[in-house]
Parts: sequence; C-alpha cells; structure tokens
Amino acid sequence: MSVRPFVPTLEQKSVIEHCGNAFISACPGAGKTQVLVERARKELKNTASGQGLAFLSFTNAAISELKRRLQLEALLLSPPFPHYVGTFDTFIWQFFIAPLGVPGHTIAPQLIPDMDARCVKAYPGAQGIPLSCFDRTTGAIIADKAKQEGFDPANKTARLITQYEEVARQCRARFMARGELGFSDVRTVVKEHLSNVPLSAKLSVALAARFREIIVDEAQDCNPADIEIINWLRRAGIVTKVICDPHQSIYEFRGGVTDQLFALRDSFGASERLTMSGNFRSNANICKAIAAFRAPADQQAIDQPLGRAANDPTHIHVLLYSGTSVPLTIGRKFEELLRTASLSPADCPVVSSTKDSACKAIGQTVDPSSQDRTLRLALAVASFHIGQEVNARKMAMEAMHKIILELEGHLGEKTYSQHVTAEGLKPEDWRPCVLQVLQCLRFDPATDSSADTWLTRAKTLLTPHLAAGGSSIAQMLRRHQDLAAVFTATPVASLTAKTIHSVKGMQFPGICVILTTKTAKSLIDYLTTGQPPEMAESARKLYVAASRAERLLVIAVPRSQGSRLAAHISNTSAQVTQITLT
Ligand SMILES: Nc1ncnc2c1ncn2[C@@H]1O[C@H](COP(=O)(O)OP(=O)(O)OP(=O)(O)O)[C@@H](O)[C@H]1O
Repeated sequence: MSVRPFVPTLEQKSVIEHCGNAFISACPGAGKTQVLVERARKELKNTASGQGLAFLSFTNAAISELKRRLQLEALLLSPPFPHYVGTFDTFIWQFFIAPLGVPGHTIAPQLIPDMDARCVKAYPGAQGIPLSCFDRTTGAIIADKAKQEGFDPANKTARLITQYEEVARQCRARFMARGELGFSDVRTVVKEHLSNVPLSAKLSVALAARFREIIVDEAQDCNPADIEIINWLRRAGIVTKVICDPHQSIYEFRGGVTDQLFALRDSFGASERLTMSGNFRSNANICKAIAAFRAPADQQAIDQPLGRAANDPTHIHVLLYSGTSVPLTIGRKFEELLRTASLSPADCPVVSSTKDSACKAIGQTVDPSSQDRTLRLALAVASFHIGQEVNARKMAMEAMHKIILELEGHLGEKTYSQHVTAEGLKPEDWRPCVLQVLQCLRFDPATDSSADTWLTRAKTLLTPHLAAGGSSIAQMLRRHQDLAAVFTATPVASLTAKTIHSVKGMQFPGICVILTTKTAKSLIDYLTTGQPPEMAESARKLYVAASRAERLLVIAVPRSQGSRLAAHISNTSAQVTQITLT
C-alpha cells in the first residue's frame, strides 16, 4: 500500500519550523499529532547539545498514539533518553516528585492512582463515600459530589458530617505519612517544591540542562496547577510549546481551565501565537455542524474541510426518540445508516457523556459503573468474554482481581492500587488465578439455566477466597435484580458504547452521539442563547464527540428537542436529515 507523503499547509509548516516558545491554537482535525511528528523529525536530528525534547499530553491514549507514530517512523529509540514522551502526570512525577520526595517526610513517595476512590466511613457499618467528596485542603465535605454518591449532607446531622470529615482528614494524613500520593496531591507537593526558592532554582537548572524543548499537547485539558507548572518551565528558560483547542476542554471536574487558558495564551507574544485552521478529518456538513456546537460567540467561524472526506455529501442525521429513557432503536437505526453508507459498525462507536446512556442505545441495559459487587462480578465476566474494546479484557481481569481481594478482606482499609503497591503485586502474580476464575465463570446458557444458577456457581467457586471470620458468601454476593440483564442483553451486533472522554483525540468514519432528556433542552438553550452558562461544558463535550466523525454524524435527541437541534444545525447551512424513531 502506498503511503501519501505529508504535505503541510503553510500554518502547519510555520508550527513545525517555529524555534521559540509558542501557543498554538488548532481546530479539530487540524493535524496536531502529525505536526508533532514532523517537529520531532526536524528536531531529533539535532543532537549537538545532547539535550532532549519532551512531548507531553494528558491521556495515555494520546501518548500511546504519539509513541506509536514516532517509533513507526523510526524517529524515537527505545528507551528514548534523553527525550521523553509521556503524560503530564508521569512527567511531573518523574522530575518533581520522585527525586525530591514530599516535604517533611523521609519515606519514598508512591503514586496511588485510585486514591480518590478510597472509601470513607464515619464509623464501621456506616455508608461509605469516596475520599474525593472531601476537600483535600480543608477536609470539608463537598456537598454536590457527596450528593452524586447518594449521600446528601442536607439530610444528615452536623455531628455525622463532622465525624465523616474527621475520618477523611485522618485518612489523608495517614496516606501522606506513608508517602502515598493521589494525582491531586502530586500537584500540591509540586507547588510546595516550586515555592521553595533555592530548590526551585536548582531544579530549573537541572531541567533546562536535560530538555531544550517541551511540547504540551491537548493543553485544554490542563488544570490551573498544570498551567503554573507550564509557566515555571518557561521561566526556567526551556522552550515551551503549548498546543490546544480551547473548545475541546472537557475536564471541568478536575478543575479544568478555560479563562486561565486564554490568560496563558495572552502571556505569549504576538509572534508566538500560532494557529492551525482547516479540518483534515471531516466532511463539509460535519465541519459546519460542529461550529454550531461552540459557545454562541464562536459559532460563525466554520473550519474549511481539507481532507479526503471533504467532498463527501453525507448529511447530518438527527434521530428523534420518545420517552425518558434511551431506547435500543437508536443503535438499530445507527447500524442501518452505517450499512447504507458502507461503513463498518465495528469502526463507529455510540457515545454519550456517561457510558450508561450509550450502553442503553446498543441494548446493554446494565449500568457498567454499578458499585454492586454481584453486578461488578457479572460485568467483569461478560466483558472479558465479549471483549469488544482493546482494553476490555485487561480491565475485566483487574475488576475480577479487585473482587477477589475484597472477598479475601484486603481492601477494607485500602484502595485497590494501595494494596497492589504495598504488596508489590505484579500482574504475573495474580493473573493466572484470575484468568482461571474468569474462564470458569463464563455464562453458558446450555448449562446455566438462569442468572441465579450462574450466581450459585459463582458463590461456590469463590467461597475458598473468603476471609476467615468475615462476611458469608451470601452477604458478599447478594442477588441483584439486574443480574439476568447482564447475560441476556442482546446488544446491536458489533456496535460499541463509549464515553465521550474515552474517544477524545480519536477519529471514526461515523459516530452516534446521544443527548439525554436530562440535558438536551438546556444544552440546546445554551447553544442558541448562551444561557444557562453551566451548560458550556456539556456543549464542549458535544463538540468533542461530533468532531470525531469523518463522514457520518448521527445525533440522537429526545423528540421534544429534535426540531430545535436540527434547526440550529441547519442555520450553519449544514444539510440535516431528521428521522423519528418508532
Ligand atoms: N497536511 C495534511 N494533509 C493531509 N492529511 C492531513 C494533513 N494534516 C493532518 N492530516 C490528517 O488529518 C487527520 C486529523 O489529524 P489529527 O488527528 O492530527 O488532528 P488533531 O488536530 O489532533 O485533531 P483533534 O484535536 O480533533 O483530535 C489525520 O488523519 C491526519 O493524518
């Protein structure tokens, strides 16, 4: 197969060749990844100084894709020293935390990625809520988050809240004393290091000696603490390039930035602010439609379609569904539209803000984020054996490992990662046993006459893992009314359900985006009037999701809002087809 040579646009060329600091704004499909590869091709040849280049981004998926491309083109050796390709989190861990530790503690720090999930109980037997529901500095309960976890502080006594807050504070203090840090702790510790003037000066000399250029991709995913670190790198005299699309900022929950990102942009000189316009991914109708999903003040500018799909005539499809729940008819119609367009359903996901809605649209009716242990067990088994997503089998094995550790009584006081780190458990230590359990628990309609029969089998198999003197297997694996649905669901063949966050940075020939009854009206209000402003993040999620599509963009919306959405998209002159689902 012949590979077409990359011919950069003038804007792409000026980014590739730009030597100093830069703030680069780019629209969806503008070729950011390709430009990073070309910048690497140009700069990695220059070995005179012995210094490295660092390429940073915010998701493992983005980093894996960049590494794959750099290695494919033989631009990066393995190991890549003196260069660095990794997430912003691993970068700050490796260069700010691992060598310097935690101020006031002598113990070596350890990263615990699921720290925020640590269960906090006011007293044994009380309702458990995640540590993330407590402010990490003051320890005060965060009412909105706690409410989302089914614990409404408004209905609790002040005494009980104080008890919870005290337990949460003690919990964090204990972790800190053991050198165990979650991602948000990492930012706080880095801040402390950088406010230590002599230490910060030494560190800036060391990092400037190691790196001559640091490129931060997907910078719209920064939080304010990350921006402070970027500014520190610039002050350290390291050439720093920031690439972003502010309209794709969808990490408000981790303190995402929008205003701070614009302030960062404004701190770069005029000649350092570069743009990449032109969309190499999507057809003309999609380029127009996605403009309609930006904040109202930014809807006029429509990106020019420049890629292979530019002249594809496929319309935007708006599917109107009835009722308050997301129906399976969405998945069926999407599959039909894909086949008509000669696109493979396996390449084209159904996405929504929460995986639950996307799952319903393809006929998987059980909430995959359920906290019920029996459902988690069944979902791990089902997803291990169906294994549609690349990572699904690995995640199913971890979910099963976690359940076994819970049965064995190891996770009462610890999160899964804390236990695995503390015991130094390697995947090869536990995977054989977990694999065996997953294989044995495969749901087989020929022998498992019902979900209850399967559960009885599961209880027998897992009883030997029970901690002595602890709860019984019947208490640990209670019957759940939705259990049968895990095994009897008949998903639309070969369609996959994903969250919008998980498809960021990716592209697909077609995509179906689900808007739910809960948000559709206020989201369309926001798109048409700018009100209510709290829907801005939901609008950006729609923008990210829709802009993944190359040819077929389908949006499923409650019937009462369908015409409004179609009319709003049509205002951009995009061609829209409305279909009422029956
Ligand atoms: N100059 C070019 N000529 C032809 N194709 C290009 C050019 N630049 C980029 N592309 C192609 O355009 C598509 C989108 O590029 P890429 O994924 O890098 O965009 P992006 O800016 O990272 O998008 P997003 O922010 O939406 O994820 C890719 O298939 C890429 O190969």
